[in-house]
Amino acid sequence: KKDEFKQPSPALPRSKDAAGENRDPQNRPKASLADGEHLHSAPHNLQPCLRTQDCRSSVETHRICVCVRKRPLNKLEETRKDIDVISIPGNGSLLVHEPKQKVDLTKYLENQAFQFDYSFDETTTNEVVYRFTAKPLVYAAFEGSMATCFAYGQTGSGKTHTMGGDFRGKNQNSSTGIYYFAARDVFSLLSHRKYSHLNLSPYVSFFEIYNSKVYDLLNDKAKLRVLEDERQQMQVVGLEEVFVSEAEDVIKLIELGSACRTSGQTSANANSSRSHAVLQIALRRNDRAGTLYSKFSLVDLAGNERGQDVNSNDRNTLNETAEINTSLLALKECIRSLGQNKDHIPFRMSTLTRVLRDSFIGEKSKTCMIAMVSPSMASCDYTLNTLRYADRGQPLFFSPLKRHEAVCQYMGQGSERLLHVPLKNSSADSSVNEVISEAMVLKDEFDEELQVMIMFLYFIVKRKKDDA
Ligand SMILES: Nc1ncnc2c1ncn2[C@@H]1O[C@H](COP(=O)(O)OP(=O)(O)OP(=O)(O)O)[C@@H](O)[C@H]1O
Repeated sequence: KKDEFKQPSPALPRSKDAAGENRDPQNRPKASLADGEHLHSAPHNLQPCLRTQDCRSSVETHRICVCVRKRPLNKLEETRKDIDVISIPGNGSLLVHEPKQKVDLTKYLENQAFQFDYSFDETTTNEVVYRFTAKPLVYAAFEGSMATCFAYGQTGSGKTHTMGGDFRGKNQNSSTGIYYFAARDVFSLLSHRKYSHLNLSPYVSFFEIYNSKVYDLLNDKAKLRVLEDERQQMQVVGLEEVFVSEAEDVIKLIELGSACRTSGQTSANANSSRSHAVLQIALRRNDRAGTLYSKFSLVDLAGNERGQDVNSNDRNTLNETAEINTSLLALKECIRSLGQNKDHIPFRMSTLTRVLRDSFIGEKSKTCMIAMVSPSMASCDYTLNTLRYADRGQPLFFSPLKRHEAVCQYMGQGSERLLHVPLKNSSADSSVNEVISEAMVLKDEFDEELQVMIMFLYFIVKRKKDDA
């Protein structure tokens, strides 16, 4: 909860381009103010940049923008005297002070530096995060772009808080989240003189992807199928699309849908979302066919934490975790291809990426990823995982399409130990099952990340066998 967090000093998020170099300050993304917005709602150090910049320029020049948001330490972490290990010095950079130990057992902190388009510190409000991330995409949608904004991160790091607004127990205040801000701005742009002639109407759908299946959150969690139509467009068959006439209608739909989202309990979050939730705002022309003009997808991804849940013996949890990891890795692969402006985007790798195919292909797709991180030392490993995931330059360890090769590939990138130990009996000709069986026997010798990968490969293969 918001008031449970302390508020240390602010830092200014600045931009760099997709290749990682700072842009000319003249070309930096500028945050424009919609009618009725006030500068005083932004932290002091953001104000000069809000006055002089226009956030639309980022969207015009880049297909993908990657940002990080750090949440404040919560009450529990403060009580435990957990240390904040993340600093955000400005200019989009972020430092993780990773605890390490020398051979003589002396403890020290090693700084790991990361660079993103923006890094938001713990004092930044949802509204300011919105202005620099999703708001430019609302403009892009009015220019006809397919736009997507993802919230990614460890359980309890603030994805739902950022997208859906404040939660107090079961009660949600959606008017403080990005979903609502985006809906509000859609309505203000619909009546703007620049766009009113387009004659558009907004429609909202809200669904979740849980264990590779799509469920309609606006229709009693009806299970839906994803099919490719004759124009190679992915369709979620039967998805409820509700016409909305004001932003308050959207709030009602968000609250209706959020209430039935699949959740569970993790050690980091009592009300943890175990599914990916997708809120879509479609702009349709007011013609007889209701032709689709553009679509804005706002995605609250399932938590990316791996170790704890994978060690669980509960079959459901293991399956859930395997599915979550597979889809997040598929998403990363798509985002990496986008970041490199590749022509081929491998969206077929998971239900999540298939459903969001429109966002990944086409000249006019625009994407923003907000990676959420928890500041505490206890979360340091997860934080590093999240930051590495969000860093476009990092290669993927694993491609589900080439499973046994992926294991070898990972080893090549890890250490010599991993390269030589695991696959004594398996070769490139071995079946996936053979590789996995061998890897399972040796799994205790691996580091945690590889163990987790092997576990979920194992479960994918096992499930396929069970299904067969
Ligand atoms: N920036 C923030 N400022 C204040 N409180 C926050 C912030 N981010 C998160 N919180 C609080 O932290 C708790 C966990 O956040 P949230 O439920 O959004 O996490 P999550 O990443 O969606 O987790 P999960 O993946 O388990 O669903 C909530 O009580 C939320 O209100």
